[in-house]
Amino acid sequence: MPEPTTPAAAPRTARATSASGTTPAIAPHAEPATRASGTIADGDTFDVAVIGAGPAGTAAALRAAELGARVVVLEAGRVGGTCVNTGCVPTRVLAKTARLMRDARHADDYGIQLGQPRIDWAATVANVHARVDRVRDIKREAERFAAAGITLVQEGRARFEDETTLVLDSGRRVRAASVLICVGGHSRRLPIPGAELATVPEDVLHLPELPRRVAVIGAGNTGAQLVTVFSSFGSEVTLLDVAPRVLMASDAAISSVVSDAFARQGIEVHTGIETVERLSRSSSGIDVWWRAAGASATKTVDAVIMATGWPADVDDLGLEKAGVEVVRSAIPADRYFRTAVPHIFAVGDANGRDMLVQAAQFEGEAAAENAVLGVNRRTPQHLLPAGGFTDPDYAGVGLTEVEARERDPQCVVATVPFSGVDRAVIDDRGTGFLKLIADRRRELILGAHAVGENAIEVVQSVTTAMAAGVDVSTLANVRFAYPTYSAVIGLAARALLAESPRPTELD
Ligand SMILES: Cc1cc2nc3c(=O)[nH]c(=O)nc-3n(C[C@H](O)[C@H](O)[C@H](O)COP(=O)(O)OP(=O)(O)OC[C@H]3O[C@@H](n4cnc5c(N)ncnc54)[C@H](O)[C@@H]3O)c2cc1C
Ligand SMILES: NC(=O)c1ccc[n+]([C@@H]2O[C@H](COP(=O)([O-])OP(=O)(O)OC[C@H]3O[C@@H](n4cnc5c(N)ncnc54)[C@H](O)[C@@H]3O)[C@@H](O)[C@H]2O)c1
Repeated sequence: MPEPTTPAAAPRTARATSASGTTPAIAPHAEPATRASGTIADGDTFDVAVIGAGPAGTAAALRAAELGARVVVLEAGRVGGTCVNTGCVPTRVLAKTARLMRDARHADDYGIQLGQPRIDWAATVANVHARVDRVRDIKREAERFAAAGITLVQEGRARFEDETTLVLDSGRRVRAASVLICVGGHSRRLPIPGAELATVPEDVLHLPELPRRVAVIGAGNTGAQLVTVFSSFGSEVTLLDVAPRVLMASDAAISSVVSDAFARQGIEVHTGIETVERLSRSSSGIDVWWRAAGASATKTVDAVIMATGWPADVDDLGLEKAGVEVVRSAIPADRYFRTAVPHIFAVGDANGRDMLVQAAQFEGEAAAENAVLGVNRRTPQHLLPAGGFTDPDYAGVGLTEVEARERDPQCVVATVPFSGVDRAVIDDRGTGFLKLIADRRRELILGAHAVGENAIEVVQSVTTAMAAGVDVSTLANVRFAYPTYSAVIGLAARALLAESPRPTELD
């Protein structure tokens, strides 16, 4: 995860007027705040109050302080938020463990005799916690807040008393000219009978043992990764989703490769079901009941994981007292991250848009600038790469092929299979492809979608080219080290140059 920027010499000369004139900018203090972290008096007033110290709140607070604002961060739990404590980091450690299991199983292909690997669940869980602690050690949010003069208060949950006052569980109040809501979210439990029998993704490490049979409900980024983890660990996995395909947010061709791979790995995939009806306990485990194609179906498993969405953590925030609305479990925000109340901003998972660390961070920085300097900063959502650790991995940036063709029917698309990339053949990782999409003149790369080994790193490299405004012919001339997965980028760029735009009726 990239660290938010903290230049050594923080500029303390913020503009005191708003660029748009719609939001009052904060006149920054000439001197840095010197107050020790964690000590406030009831009713203390700040320029900026940040609720939540996940990736969004951390980036926002550091940037606001850099700009000279007096900042308080109110955090109910551990600093670092979902990402480091219960989300990306533990999931990535599980993905690494799963990969080791798969590699150990196939080691004999390369002449290594290992025997059947077996998961020691308690040791696996202990290793995940240890790795999380090591990542937390290098993040040091609390120390960085203190060094930046930011007051960190951990006195329980914050809630609005009015549009400028927040009250903590401790009863203490904080007032602020601007409030940045960076509260993140939590797993959605389906409102069905027996829902309490299910585990949610942030609690999988609490499972008492590795389930022999597991049902995952929800085939989004979270569900798909957990399916891969448990399948690699040796569990029998059933995947259920009402959506017509796995990974609905990804390019359809990616869903197809991942879904086929799941089927080859023995995972039972049921997409396009009508509904999950209920869970019930039976003598042999937990029965999952669902309806598909007008008929009822059931499966008995040892654990059910509900990965069915991520509503914002807004239930006890007192938003009605501040005049901030909630729509479909998130706080609507405009392009500058302002809610309906212009000095209250909703950032990161709380606004329900791109629920990713990289989005939370750049939104946090932008919202802080808007709060302190006046509203004029937006973020380049089209340059947001994302992906997941399934087998094979997948990733994407920019427009999917369907979105690109809707905007420009003459856009050009080239897909290069990993089976034609030397490195993938050497590593026996020939499944997958890189798809590049460009405008008809091949001046702009509109999207990149990869599934296969190192898909995220490949897509990240294309993102760098997109951010730099590199056109397709320049990309086609870049030399790639041999033998690498990135070489697929050069192959795809050259294929794009050879590709003809689709003829239209005007031709
Ligand atoms: C299993 C899983 C895996 C994921 N993997 C990835 C990944 O690989 N890559 C990726 O980019 N994203 C991933 N994500 C998404 C990523 O974790 C989130 O997008 C990111 O953490 C959002 O940051 P945030 O700061 O908005 O919210 P959070 O990280 O959730 O932080 C919110 C903070 O606010 C605090 N808080 C909440 N309410 C209050 C209150 N009332 N008062 C005070 N404090 C409060 C919370 O305690 C928390 O610390 C994953 C998510 C999950 C669940
Ligand atoms: N690697 C990553 O970048 C990563 C990893 C995990 C999560 N995230 C982000 O966190 C957010 C939450 O992810 P998520 O996967 O938990 O949620 P999601 O909303 O992306 O996916 C939820 C899935 O559950 C399905 N679903 C909903 N109701 C259902 C029902 N009644 N029965 C069966 N299926 C149902 C939906 O169709 C959907 O496919 C997303 O924005 C995601 O991008 C990112």
